[in-house]
Amino acid sequence: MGGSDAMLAAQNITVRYGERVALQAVNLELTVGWTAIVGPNGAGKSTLLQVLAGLQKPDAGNVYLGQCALPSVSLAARAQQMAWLPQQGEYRPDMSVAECVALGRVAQQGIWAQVLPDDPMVKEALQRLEIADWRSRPLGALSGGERQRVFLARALATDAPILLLDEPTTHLDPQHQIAVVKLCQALAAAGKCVVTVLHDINLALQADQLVVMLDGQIHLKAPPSHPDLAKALASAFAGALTVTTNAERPYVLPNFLS
Ligand SMILES: Nc1ncnc2c1ncn2[C@@H]1O[C@H](COP(=O)(O)OP(=O)(O)OP(=O)(O)O)[C@@H](O)[C@H]1O
Repeated sequence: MGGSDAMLAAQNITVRYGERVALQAVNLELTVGWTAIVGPNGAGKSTLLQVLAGLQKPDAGNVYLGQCALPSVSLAARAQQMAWLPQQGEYRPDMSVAECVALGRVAQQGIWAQVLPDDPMVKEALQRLEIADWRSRPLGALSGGERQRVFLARALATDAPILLLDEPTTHLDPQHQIAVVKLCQALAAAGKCVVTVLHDINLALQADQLVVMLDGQIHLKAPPSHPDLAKALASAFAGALTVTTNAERPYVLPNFLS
């Protein structure tokens, strides 16, 4: 994108599924920091993340990886630049935790490289997700939350500057949800561009900026302290939430409590 310092950008992205418009002329520039995308079911969050990752071709508009239009970037270069956590990760049940996390290194080293479960980045990723003790366990023998932490470690092991994480806290208990929040904050502080789709608004409110999506469009892009955020969240979620702003960071409560 001429003159922009965005690491990743969507420009006028439209995606249609037949009559259904999933994204309508969406513009979004992403750079260092943690961006949390929120919005109701069907708002277009996952579609936007997939388009940004190059996993889905838009019907109109362009994605830019740095200054380059994404279609002109080789698959190998895309994999080096962007780590991807899918909403529903597929896996081979007999693959070990260490082998799965080591797959994250393949993106950096090329598909011809030998997968090395002892690679230092693999070790670091296993440690950061506190799963080093499970390295020999098969994925099929893990709980949903345990497997989610393995998939997160695989994304981390890529050491890519951009992380696109679709619902990284799915299946996680509150303790591990908070660990993911701290991980996203640490990655952002270390200069990464972290983009998460999140359904838990209180977790999303810990990000540097929120993107509130509604009906395939960006309703508001703003930091948690922005004065219009409470209104945007209330309208996106049809009044289901009350936003409390008299705190260092705003937080939400479901309206059955009020
Ligand atoms: N393969 C598909 N075929 C037809 N319509 C689709 C397809 N994938 C998504 N859609 C539609 O596109 C819209 C956006 O879907 P998307 O998955 O991006 O929403 P989302 O905001 O991620 O929702 P959720 O919070 O439920 O995960 C929805 O209306 C959905 O029904």
